[in-house]
Amino acid sequence: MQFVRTDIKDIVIIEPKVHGDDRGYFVETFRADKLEEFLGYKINFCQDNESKSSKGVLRGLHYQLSPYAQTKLVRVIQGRVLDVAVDIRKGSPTFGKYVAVELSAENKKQMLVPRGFAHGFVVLEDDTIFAYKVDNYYSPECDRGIAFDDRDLNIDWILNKKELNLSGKDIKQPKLNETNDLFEFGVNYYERKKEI
Ligand SMILES: Cc1cn([C@H]2C[C@H](O)[C@@H](COP(=O)(O)OP(=O)(O)O[C@H]3O[C@H](C)C(=O)[C@H](O)[C@H]3O)O2)c(=O)[nH]c1=O
Repeated sequence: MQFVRTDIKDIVIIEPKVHGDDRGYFVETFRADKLEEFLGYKINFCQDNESKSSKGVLRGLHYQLSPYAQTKLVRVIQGRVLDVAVDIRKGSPTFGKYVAVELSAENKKQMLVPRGFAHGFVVLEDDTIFAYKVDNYYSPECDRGIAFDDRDLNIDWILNKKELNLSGKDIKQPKLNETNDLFEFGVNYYERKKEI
């Protein structure tokens, strides 16, 4: 299992080892010990999610506010996506910057998206199944979003706007400079106790 830093050092690409043989393949898709050894801290994932989408679907850019901010460990079981994580930590040297990586059933790459980032993906093949771990439970009250087409972010989603299929909520999201629902850089969101 390889861990690769990206241009935003807190966003990590994980490349599991594929053991192929004449039956097919075997992959360890998650190892808590190896992840903790690489990161230097433990992430207590508590919920697994899965979504299926057709080509052109764009989910995101979403995040949850503290005390329900989520780390996400995302991968594609079937199909292909362009996965995007945006730094929304005020004061961060990479504030408003993003990392975009193609994740697919074929390349088996995963992306670790820490708390403090907005996350989204555009689906590049029909019947794509997206699966991910989160380290905080779903909280509709803390659910927030950023406009996928925010010109300041200038994300290249590969597909053109006419090919995109958005949910209603993703059409109405604020631009990064229109929302106060952001994170502070330098705060350790992994040690904060749950607020009442
Ligand atoms: C996220 C979530 C949703 N739901 C319910 C709420 C809705 O009835 C339905 C669809 O939810 P939503 O439209 O928010 O699903 P996505 O657009 O895939 O949202 C996700 O997409 C982007 C890419 C993310 O990074 C987040 O994990 C998440 O926001 O599932 C749950 O019951 N539990 C959950 O954890």
